[in-house]
Amino acid sequence: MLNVGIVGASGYAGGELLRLLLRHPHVQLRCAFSGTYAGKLLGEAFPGLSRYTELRFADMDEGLLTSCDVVFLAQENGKAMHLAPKLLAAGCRVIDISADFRFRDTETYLQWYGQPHACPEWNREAVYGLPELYRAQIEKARLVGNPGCYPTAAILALAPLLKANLVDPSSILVDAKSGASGAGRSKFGLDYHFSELNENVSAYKIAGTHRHTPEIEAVLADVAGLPQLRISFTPHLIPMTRGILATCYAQLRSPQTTKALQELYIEFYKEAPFVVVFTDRLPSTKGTYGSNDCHIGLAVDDRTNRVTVVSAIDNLVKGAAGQAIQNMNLMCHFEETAGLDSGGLWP
Ligand SMILES: NC(=O)C1=CN([C@@H]2O[C@H](COP(=O)(O)OP(=O)(O)OC[C@H]3O[C@@H](n4cnc5c(N)ncnc54)[C@H](OP(=O)(O)O)[C@@H]3O)[C@@H](O)[C@H]2O)C=CC1
Ligand SMILES: CC(=O)N[C@@H](CCC(=O)OP(=O)(O)O)C(=O)O
Repeated sequence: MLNVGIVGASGYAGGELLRLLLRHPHVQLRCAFSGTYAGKLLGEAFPGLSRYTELRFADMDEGLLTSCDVVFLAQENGKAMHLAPKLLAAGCRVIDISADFRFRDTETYLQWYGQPHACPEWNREAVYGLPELYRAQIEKARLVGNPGCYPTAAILALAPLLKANLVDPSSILVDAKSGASGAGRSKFGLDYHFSELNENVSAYKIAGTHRHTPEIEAVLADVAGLPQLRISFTPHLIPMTRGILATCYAQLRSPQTTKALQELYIEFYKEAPFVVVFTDRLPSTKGTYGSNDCHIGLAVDDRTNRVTVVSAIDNLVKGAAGQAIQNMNLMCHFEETAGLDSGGLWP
């Protein structure tokens, strides 16, 4: 069995890691660190886990952590880059769910996250943990930067079009909606107050100001083989708990049919166990609720020669913890779907 530890285990991403890892066939959960919940049973933070474990949250113990084979870091941005080098030096494999190891370019990290990168040498070695694009690199990685939630949905929706050079990269718009759990458990503020959030939809950080904009741009540029690419990204907060729906638009370089593009997507994702391309309906968030799946649907508008691609994920599973476990499975040469093969809940 693989010994696994989690830092930041009492947050929403940490809670999903616990839920999924406790039933993973090849994993022994060795330690779960949280300052807020130290000494408490996991079930006190996550009542649904009460029956499955007697483990308690603990205060950080680097000795215990470095004895793990794999460590998941699920804290706020800016923490992992200080801890990861010690874990890597001790021989652990590290999967970071924050943004600390998502950018190969540390200037971009400084610009968007407001602090210099603490370990550029390890950052150079890190692999962007989107298995549908970087499976071969992840299989050999010691350090993985797990993608952001919106980037996962947007990149999976757009990558096949850019790889095949079918769209004008400067025409891409991403309009995405997220449930409130995307903001985390420890974030308090007026926007998350029930009476502000309920029966309300609001856009935020529009016009190139959201941190996920450079992440989406960097990966799509890599897929397209371009030095850089610019998108317009509009995130929205909507009154639900989990889920992201990304509606993406792009101008086609030449006329295409919906059927031809559906076939392109099916071919592109033929080795990707968690991506489902719909040909007879469009995705909605509920179909991916609680699962590691990404559902994709698309249509061509002949009048405008634009294609609209819609993708849906659960932000806490494919957008965070599930994807992190998918990465662990690849790094440890387990079956890619191990511990992750439950379908979404409906309704
Ligand atoms: N939520 C999401 O959909 C996604 C999140 N991420 C990233 O994952 C990382 C963790 O995010 P997320 O789990 O959402 O963040 P949370 O705010 O839910 O938790 C982060 C940490 O906050 C601390 N904390 C403070 N107060 C509380 C409290 N009342 N209850 C529980 N924990 C508390 C905990 O650490 P401690 O107790 O040790 O102080 C916890 O691990 C971030 O870097 C985020 O950007 C990435 C993709 C998606
Ligand atoms: C609804 C909501 O507030 N979502 C968050 C998603 C943040 C996140 O998970 O991003 P990182 O992992 O890159 O920090 C936001 O828009 O900031």
